[in-house]
Amino acid sequence: MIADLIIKNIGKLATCKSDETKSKKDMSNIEMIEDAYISIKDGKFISIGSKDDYHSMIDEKTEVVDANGLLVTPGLIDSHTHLVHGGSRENEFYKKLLGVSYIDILKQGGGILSTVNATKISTKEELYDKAKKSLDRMLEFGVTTVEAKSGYGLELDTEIKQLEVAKELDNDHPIDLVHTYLGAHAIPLEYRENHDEFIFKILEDMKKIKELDLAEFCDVFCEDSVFSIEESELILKKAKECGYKLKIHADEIVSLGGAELSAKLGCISADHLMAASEDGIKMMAKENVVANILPATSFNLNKSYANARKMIDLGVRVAISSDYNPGSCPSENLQFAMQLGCLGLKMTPNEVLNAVTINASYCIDRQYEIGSIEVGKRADFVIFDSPNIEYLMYHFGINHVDRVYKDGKLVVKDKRVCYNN
Ligand SMILES: N=CN[C@@H](CCC(=O)O)C(=O)O
Ligand SMILES: [Zn+2]
Repeated sequence: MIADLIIKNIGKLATCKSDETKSKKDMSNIEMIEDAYISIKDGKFISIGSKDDYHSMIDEKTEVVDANGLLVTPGLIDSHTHLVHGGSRENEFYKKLLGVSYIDILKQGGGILSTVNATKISTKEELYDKAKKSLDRMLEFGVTTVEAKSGYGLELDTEIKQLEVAKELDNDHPIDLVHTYLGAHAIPLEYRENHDEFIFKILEDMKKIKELDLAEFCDVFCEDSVFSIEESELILKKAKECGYKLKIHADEIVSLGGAELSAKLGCISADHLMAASEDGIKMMAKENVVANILPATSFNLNKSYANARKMIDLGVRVAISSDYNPGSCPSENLQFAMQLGCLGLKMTPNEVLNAVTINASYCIDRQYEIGSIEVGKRADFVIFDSPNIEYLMYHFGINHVDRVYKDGKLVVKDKRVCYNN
């Protein structure tokens, strides 16, 4: 078959190819091909090999690009973000530095609730422009797929506004978006004494959002002073009946039993897990719930890191994401989260790369399309200005990207987006 594009002279090709068992039990392995090439047709990988075995796939139309001996990996996947929102929260930064807790700021009507106000008064255009800027940044860091949650409306119209903006960006921007309804992200002040009434509204809204086909996943912020275990269970059970796949913000601050609940309900992922119990982790392993860990949030909130070593030892599939949001993690930089994967979570560089590629693809139920460099998968990949995987994590705080390709098209060059839209 004649290729549209060949990338030759790849110093190290980390395919992150993995069967189901391997990605759970053996995250430290990465298939590495030295002196490699990849060939692409119609936006998909058609062959992967070494040296210059690609000559039979070239004609005068084939573009041949020299990777100059650099490292190539699958496109990175950011599987937990709060991408679309209004405003920013630097006004709370000093309070935070003085030691006021994340939940106390929320109880005072700040935190998520202040972003809810900012999102309500933002026009769709404003939300679109702001989120597009963030997506460009993510792409420049090597991210080619992003999960994006709603949750800054807490009423139907604004939740729809957020999800519609994410849909438009999915159409217009090279990054692919996966959409999550997070109507249960906080309790508005007027419902503080009447959770049931608010939950009733969420159950109505989730049906309408499903009818409009605006979200594939449903998520809940299950936390002390936010949604209890019982409330989260009710919301997620109803969401499943409506046809959503499930996610849960679990055991972020208090060990409530969110990990256990994720296993009981068959969630695709449970996210945060800084305070998850050992029993909960064991149950997640048994039910194949992906542990989606957000180490840049631990860093920014000055909290402990999730026990990733225990999760890996107990056979849980671990993913890492940025958690980009205006409060607990105002940074789009997934490479920084990867570096914290080593420095904070004590994961090895190989484990971290698997966590943001193949394992992250499981988090968003895209494991058969993306997450590894394999024949038939979408040609999303990154050329890193790096000789090996270790260097990506060791030399922290900078952007290592040289070029990014999405569906076989060059979208970042010289560290800057270069797509046309
Ligand atoms: N913890 C709950 N939700 C977000 C934070 C949202 C915000 O603070 O605006 C998170 O995943 O960290
Ligand atoms: Zn979150």
